[in-house]
Amino acid sequence: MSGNRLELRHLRKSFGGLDVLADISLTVQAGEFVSILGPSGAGKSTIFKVLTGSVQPDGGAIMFDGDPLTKEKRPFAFMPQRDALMPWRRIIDNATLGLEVQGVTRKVARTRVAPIFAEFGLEGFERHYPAQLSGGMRQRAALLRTVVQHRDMLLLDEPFGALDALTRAGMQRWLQSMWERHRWTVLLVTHDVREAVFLSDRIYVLTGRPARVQTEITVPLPHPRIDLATPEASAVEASLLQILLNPDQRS
Ligand SMILES: Nc1ncnc2c1ncn2[C@@H]1O[C@H](COP(=O)(O)OP(=O)(O)OP(=O)(O)O)[C@@H](O)[C@H]1O
Repeated sequence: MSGNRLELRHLRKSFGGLDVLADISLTVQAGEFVSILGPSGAGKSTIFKVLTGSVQPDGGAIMFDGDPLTKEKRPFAFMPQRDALMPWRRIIDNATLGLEVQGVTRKVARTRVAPIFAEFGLEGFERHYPAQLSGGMRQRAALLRTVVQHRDMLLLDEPFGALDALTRAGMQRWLQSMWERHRWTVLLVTHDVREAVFLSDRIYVLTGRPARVQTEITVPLPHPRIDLATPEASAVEASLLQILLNPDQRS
């Protein structure tokens, strides 16, 4: 029995003749915030597609709490790259969507999600439509919809990629504080080095396609991470950039 919540063992995937994942092994422990950092097009989203079952791997194994992941076992709540809110549904009804898919009635789902709107900075916007919210608010609504599903683990695919730099920095701080309060188990995909350093306990750096795990680092910075302009944080960032920009040099 392993102590890992999630363990990927030598995952491989090709699409037609295109090798996308060459060899992906990684672990995530309960309550840990782990990021996958890699160049654009490396195959990061494909890892999530394999985890959520929309893509079948060609080889390797996925273990969850020590057992192979089965079709019946769905421990992940997935938040896609774009906020993917339905424009015709009010924010409260977007927030209930994941629960409704699980079979909860909309009425019951509403009573479950309503009390947490304030924590997500969305109080008073329950009856607004997505287009009436800022980009940051839409992402918070999408995250709310993800966490209320009460799955064992959150998969976040570049959740702030489409936001402007200032909003993104605010959202990273907010996500960090939320994680510290709730200690969700999180696997985040990003190509933003600073974001990975700011949020993660550990980071897996991927090579370009076909993706392999090039390096795994533990971020040696204490929580909460209020300031990223410290020499320690800058040194971690610099070494990650060095690895990403010089993929052939072993670190
Ligand atoms: N269903 C599919 N069929 C064919 N090719 C696919 C499929 N899904 C992904 N690919 C290809 O796999 C490669 C990796 O895509 P993926 O979206 O996983 O990369 P990524 O690292 O998440 O990229 P980005 O950082 O730009 O979002 C791309 O070349 C993409 O075209």
